[in-house]
Amino acid sequence: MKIYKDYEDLPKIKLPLGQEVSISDSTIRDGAQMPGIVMKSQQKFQIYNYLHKIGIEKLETFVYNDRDRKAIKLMMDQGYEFPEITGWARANPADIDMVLNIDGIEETGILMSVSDPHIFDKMGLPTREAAEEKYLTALQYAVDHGLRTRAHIEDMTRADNYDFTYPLVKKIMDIDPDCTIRICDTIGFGIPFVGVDEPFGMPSIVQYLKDELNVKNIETHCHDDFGLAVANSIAGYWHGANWSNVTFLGIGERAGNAEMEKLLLFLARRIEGFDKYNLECLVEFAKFMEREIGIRVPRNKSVVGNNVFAHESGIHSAGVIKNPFTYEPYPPEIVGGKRIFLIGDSSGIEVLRYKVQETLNELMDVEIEIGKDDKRLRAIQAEIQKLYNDEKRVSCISDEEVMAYVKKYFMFNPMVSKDMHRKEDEENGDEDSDSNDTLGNTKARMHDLVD
Ligand SMILES: CC(=O)SCCNC(=O)CCNC(=O)[C@H](O)C(C)(C)COP(=O)(O)OP(=O)(O)OC[C@H]1O[C@@H](n2cnc3c(N)ncnc32)[C@H](O)[C@@H]1OP(=O)(O)O
Ligand SMILES: O=C(O)CCC(=O)C(=O)O
Repeated sequence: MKIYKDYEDLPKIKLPLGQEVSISDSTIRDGAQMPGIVMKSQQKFQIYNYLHKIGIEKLETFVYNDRDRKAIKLMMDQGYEFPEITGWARANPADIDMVLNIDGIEETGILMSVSDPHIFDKMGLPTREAAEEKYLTALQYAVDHGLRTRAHIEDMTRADNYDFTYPLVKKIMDIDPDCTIRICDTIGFGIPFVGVDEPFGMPSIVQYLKDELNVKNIETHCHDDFGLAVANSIAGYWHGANWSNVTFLGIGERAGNAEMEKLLLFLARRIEGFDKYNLECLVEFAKFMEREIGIRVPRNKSVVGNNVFAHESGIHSAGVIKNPFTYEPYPPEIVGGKRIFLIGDSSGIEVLRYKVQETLNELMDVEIEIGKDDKRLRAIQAEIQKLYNDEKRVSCISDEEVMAYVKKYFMFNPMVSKDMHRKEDEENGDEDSDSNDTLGNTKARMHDLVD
């Protein structure tokens, strides 16, 4: 028999191939391409600092303008070992020269667009062979100038991989056997399942690169147009990729990229022996992105949304009050979050009891328990239910309102147990005093506190 009653009871899973996996960041590159976003160099620098806190191994940045270069200088001046700052270039020597002009950058990505619409329509090249020549020339140029390389195989999930991309990758490997091959699921057509063949199947692409072409370093870069970006990133790891390129909050082109925070959570909480990342600043990082970059974080967003540890409905909140494991996937503090209970139209008596008791205890600076059948509690519940049944109220009951109900129903009918009366009487040396006196004292104290 197995008993799963606590987080520690749940088994962790293993990546089947057991390879070391890492995360590279594209928040200040693809993320910054998000329409309507303008990231200042200072903000890129602050993002870099958050990535450092988490323990992200690598990031990429453009080097095209003064703002990019200013951000790079700020980041480099920190002297951190990680994230390593790497460059990004199109497949031409001029772009690679721009990367080479930055002191301290030792690795660059090179954009190699492989689908036919990219080769023929976007770039206006006459043939696939011309594209191949352009890419290999750029790669050779980077290698000759001492850079480590990453080939960003753009739009690979809509390309003729057997006839064009794989032969190209073979030539890339001949030039630089250490080149990281980035599988770009540029428009999000990748499918995370085994048995889906070219060009969509992430498992089959990774396996082919690894087993047939001996690629040592395989990275995924997945877009979320079909909502599969994180699943595709994990599928990459599952079948042998050792890098995943992601953005924080999934910001980026169109529907964005695979979300870093989801991947981090998956690795840290579900995969065996994975404790190299620190997730405690994730909620704070999301608040920073909201405040400084203007990214609105949906309240139900995994990991960092306001609702991730908020409980309103009767059955859920009653469960969580008894044992958070019932309806919380992991303890809030893991990601720097906080549990909250809310009173709303789906609440039952237990969460109301909990909130009222908490409010009352705070107000009176004592610890007393309220029973579910307390008449005053039931009266508050009836008032709240009426609000919702009248169909005018469309929001939760705020903490201030709970406080007002507590004052209304408990201030003049304070609930103090017989035992408590006796104890207070004994402490006061008031042997003759009856419970009404004690209630009076308590009432007076509450007035002092409230007024
Ligand atoms: C899928 C992605 O996310 S790719 C990255 C997208 N991000 C960005 O574009 C943001 C950064 N880009 C920029 O700052 C500018 O576009 C620059 C500096 C790169 C180029 O600026 P411009 O010279 O004004 O070119 P413009 O933006 O109009 O067009 C893009 C050029 O890149 C070329 N290009 C596209 N893919 C590739 C490639 N794989 N290799 C080489 N060149 C490429 C296009 O063919 C086009 O050049 P062309 O007009 O000579 O055909
Ligand atoms: O640099 C890359 O990752 C390739 C371009 C890209 O962002 C993409 O394919 O989505």
